[in-house]
Amino acid sequence: MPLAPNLMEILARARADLRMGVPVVLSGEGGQGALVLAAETATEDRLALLRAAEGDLDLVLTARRAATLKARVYDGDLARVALPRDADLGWVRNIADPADDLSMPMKGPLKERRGGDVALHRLAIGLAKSARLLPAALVLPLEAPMGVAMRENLTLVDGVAAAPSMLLLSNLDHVVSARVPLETTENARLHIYRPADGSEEHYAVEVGRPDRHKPVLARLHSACFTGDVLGSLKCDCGPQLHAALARMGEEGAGVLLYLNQEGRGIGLANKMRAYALQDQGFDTVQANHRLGFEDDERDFRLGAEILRRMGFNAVRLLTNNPNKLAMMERSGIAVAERVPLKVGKTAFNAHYLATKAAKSGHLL
Ligand SMILES: Nc1nc2c(ncn2[C@@H]2O[C@H](COP(=O)(O)OP(=O)(O)OP(=O)(O)O)[C@@H](O)[C@H]2O)c(=O)[nH]1
Ligand SMILES: [Zn+2]
Repeated sequence: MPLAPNLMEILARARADLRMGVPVVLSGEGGQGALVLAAETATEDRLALLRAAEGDLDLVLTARRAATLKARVYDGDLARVALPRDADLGWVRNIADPADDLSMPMKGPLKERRGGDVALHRLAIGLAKSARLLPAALVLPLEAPMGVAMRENLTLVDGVAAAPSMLLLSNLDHVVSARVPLETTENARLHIYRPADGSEEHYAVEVGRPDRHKPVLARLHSACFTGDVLGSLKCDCGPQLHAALARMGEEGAGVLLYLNQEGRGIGLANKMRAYALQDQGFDTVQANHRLGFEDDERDFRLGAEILRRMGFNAVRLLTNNPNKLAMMERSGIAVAERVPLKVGKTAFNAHYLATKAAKSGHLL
């Protein structure tokens, strides 16, 4: 049925449902399935319904979060914790959210589940992450997923087909371009790119009219509301953004991609959770891990794809991050040169920059 949503569109619906606190149904191998509710947005009522249902209700966590909780990990990158009989929403939130880890360290004993197929559990975590929620999900196995989805009017995701699709980059549509004179350079145009799955748009600032046959001076900038807009002193993003545009203005040509991957891909709410943990004494990497995320959850294929769409296949990349260089090369964009971008060091971000150098390989 051509009017029906395709798999990418159904996944986008599922993310929106999880953000609202509505469960989604995943169908798996052999007619089995699972009901999924994001831990962050679950309500007491819906949790009560899941607890009253037949089957092993689990709180699924990433191995990163499990490490902080000292929970045993039997499934590689994720852990399943059985919901105790008396577990309420407060219990779920406490396990999923590290905010009170230090003030309330007693979170156990936890009963970890092992054995069986965890493909749908993994998909549930992937959905929670890509919905920019805490990476923790309540998962209830279902015998008749289709029936439940129909009866309750829930989004039904083909979990078998979705797993590989989650790794694909959604197609990008070029929506519109217009001239925007900037403080740093009057000759600039802003291009808007929209993913076909309706997720956040990404932007490209084209300075001058760069020669498509030569490596272009480029910056892959990840959104930082606090640094770019508020002028936060906790990071170096704002000064890097402006210095990159100024350099492009001086050279008369360049491309700055503004990728909406706030907080290294975890979203602004989770980044603020990470900041709260940093106030408790954890560094930027430890904070991500305690929340259950990897150090960096960004997908730089996106940047490569936009550059390609604009007609570029080689860059002089403004960055201190060697991973960005490697990702560009892997995504088929040649890096002719790394152009260092060292600006914006403050008393507040010195530790942050030192951590990035020590743990994430940033070049000082
Ligand atoms: N999770 C998390 N994200 C942060 C923190 N501080 C800054 N960020 C985010 O980190 C990203 C910084 O991105 P960039 O400056 O493009 O990348 P980079 O890896 O530092 O590399 P270069 O600046 O190119 O050298 C932005 O998305 C910020 O929102 C933090 O403490 N935790
Ligand atoms: Zn920043």
